[in-house]
Amino acid sequence: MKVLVTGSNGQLGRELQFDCPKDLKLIPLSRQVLDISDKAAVFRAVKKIQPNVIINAAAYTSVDNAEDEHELTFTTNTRGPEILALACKQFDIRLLQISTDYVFDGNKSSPYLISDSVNPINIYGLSKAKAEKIIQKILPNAVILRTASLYANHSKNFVNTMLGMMSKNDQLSIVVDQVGTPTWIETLTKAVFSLVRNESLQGIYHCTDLGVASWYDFAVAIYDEAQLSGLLPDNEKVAINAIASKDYPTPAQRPAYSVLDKSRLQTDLNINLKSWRESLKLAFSKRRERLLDT
Ligand SMILES: NC(=O)C1=CN([C@@H]2O[C@H](COP(=O)(O)OP(=O)(O)OC[C@H]3O[C@@H](n4cnc5c(N)ncnc54)[C@H](OP(=O)(O)O)[C@@H]3O)[C@@H](O)[C@H]2O)C=CC1
Ligand SMILES: Cc1cn([C@H]2C[C@H](O)[C@@H](COP(=O)(O)OP(=O)(O)O[C@H]3O[C@@H](C)C(=O)[C@@H](O)[C@H]3O)O2)c(=O)[nH]c1=O
Repeated sequence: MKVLVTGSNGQLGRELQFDCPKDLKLIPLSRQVLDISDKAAVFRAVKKIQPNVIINAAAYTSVDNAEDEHELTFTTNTRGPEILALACKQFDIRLLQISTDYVFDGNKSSPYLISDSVNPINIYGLSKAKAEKIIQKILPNAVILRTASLYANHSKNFVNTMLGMMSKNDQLSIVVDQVGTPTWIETLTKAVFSLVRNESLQGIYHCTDLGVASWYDFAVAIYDEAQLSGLLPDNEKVAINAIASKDYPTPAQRPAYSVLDKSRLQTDLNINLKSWRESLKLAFSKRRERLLDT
């Protein structure tokens, strides 16, 4: 099966290349090779490659900058997916769109169901929510896979930001009133490849690790696990202070609660999800092994 991946130099795009099962033929296209907002280029590439599935891992993911960069955000996150859906419709290709917990407003206090209405509270979330709607209209058999707070051992993400800050500062202040579920990239890539293989599946899926954590909880766990696994020296003492979002003003507002209900993914794919803390331990042990190898 031929699988085209857009945005292949990003966090997810890179990991899909590392984790791809041998029997799938992955064709990774970076932004430099294929700009998903260039309709002619997309149609040309899709016609030439004739993939069975397209995984759209391309996106504008800078949540705060999106508040100022409306045009680029909507061109990348809404128009790009629309063009991909149009090309998939014309050439009879399956589309797997990656979406986000930030399509929700965060006003619930129990996990968001796939049937819950979206109501984004920032521009990034709005651009992704619009893409979901447009894709489902053009291509009813598309898969929309929502995930949250992704981290890999490479690329820019909260874990790498925290490790960098912890090695330079003795005090950190992290918001405690925004809760969700951190998700190791390998949890997501497993679900993606399983959805690719299960060709009859369509519609919305939620995929994160299990459990609930505030960004503060996550930062504390990153610190503790980094020390236990030797990624931060024992004598690197960092005080992590829990603060309210109002004391960490950012251009974009973020949902206060964005835990996703994963039951459809667990049932349809028979996937055993791990707790976010267990995944963090695994991610750090892999990181440590690689450091020792080099
Ligand atoms: N990161 C997270 O915490 C979460 C991410 N998601 C979603 O997961 C998906 C993958 O995110 P992630 O890998 O973390 O994001 P990254 O920002 O790491 O990667 C996105 C990639 O898309 C590329 N890109 C940007 N614009 C275009 C374009 N017009 N055409 C083609 N490629 C483009 C970027 O290229 P360049 O590097 O050159 O800018 C980058 O390589 C996205 O859909 C995102 O919305 C969902 C929930 C959480
Ligand atoms: C660096 C830092 C951040 N924070 C806060 C800011 C913010 O509320 C929260 C998370 O910060 P980030 O900017 O890393 O995370 P953010 O970019 O909001 O992460 C989101 O990215 C997009 C792409 C998604 O789709 C979402 O699922 C989600 O993962 O932590 C602190 O409180 N203290 C700090 O020192």
